[in-house]
Amino acid sequence: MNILDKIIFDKQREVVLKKSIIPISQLESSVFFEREIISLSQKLRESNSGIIAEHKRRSPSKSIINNNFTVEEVVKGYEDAGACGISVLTDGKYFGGSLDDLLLARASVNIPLLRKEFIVDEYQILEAKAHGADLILLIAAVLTREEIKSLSEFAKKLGLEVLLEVHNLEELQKSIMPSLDMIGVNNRNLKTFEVSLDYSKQLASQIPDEFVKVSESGISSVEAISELKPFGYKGFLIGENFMKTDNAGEAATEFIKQL
Ligand SMILES: O=P(O)(O)OC[C@@H](O)[C@@H](O)c1c[nH]c2ccccc12
Repeated sequence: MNILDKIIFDKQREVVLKKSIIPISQLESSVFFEREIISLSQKLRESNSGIIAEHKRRSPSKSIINNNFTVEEVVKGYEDAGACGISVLTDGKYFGGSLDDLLLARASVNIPLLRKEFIVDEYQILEAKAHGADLILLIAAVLTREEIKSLSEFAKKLGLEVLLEVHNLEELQKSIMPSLDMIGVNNRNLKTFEVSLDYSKQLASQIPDEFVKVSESGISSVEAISELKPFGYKGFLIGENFMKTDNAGEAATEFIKQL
């Protein structure tokens, strides 16, 4: 079993357990069901920098990135730096995140928040909404076209935006549908952890213009962004490069200043 299969296997069991503890009606009673979302796709279209900064303590490929910050410090720092949006990892077992992180982030900033999660069930989309997210991630590598369709349509019904993540042409071709807002190319192969910006470059021309193009992972320099912009990318998802420093917000500020 590769790591991605393991994560999904665990996630499916986690969702079954959580459903048995917290009923949907409880999620739906969250104040955030009344809240209107802030559109990340619109912010990215209008922005010159396009940075989506990520809160990430650790990952399967890096056992410790940073554990010394509070969520508030990091996300406030990102917002002050001028990030267009923030991605908050909520997976506990592999990334050390939680839905509480998302809630704390929501209480701290007024820019779009992405629930960064391995979504396999509508229940997790309700959780995202209930904890203040503006958009969700769907990963084409672990979902069928039918699943992408039903999950993305469910998210849209709740008023959330959808970022669909692909890593190759096959995943992209099976996924294109009107219920998506943004398409992200992950430069990291989630099965092998190999990273190359060439994935973004190669797939760019195949992404229809109506979707905002986002390049994800392994971005560690402003040069990388200047290389990707001519391919039509408007969004750049950066985690480790900021989180590995001793002041993520300051690192983001310095980075965005140079763009
Ligand atoms: O830390 P990086 O290399 O800047 O990458 C951020 C983000 O793209 C990465 O965390 C990510 C992209 N797709 C994912 C799916 C699940 C978990 C994590 C991810």
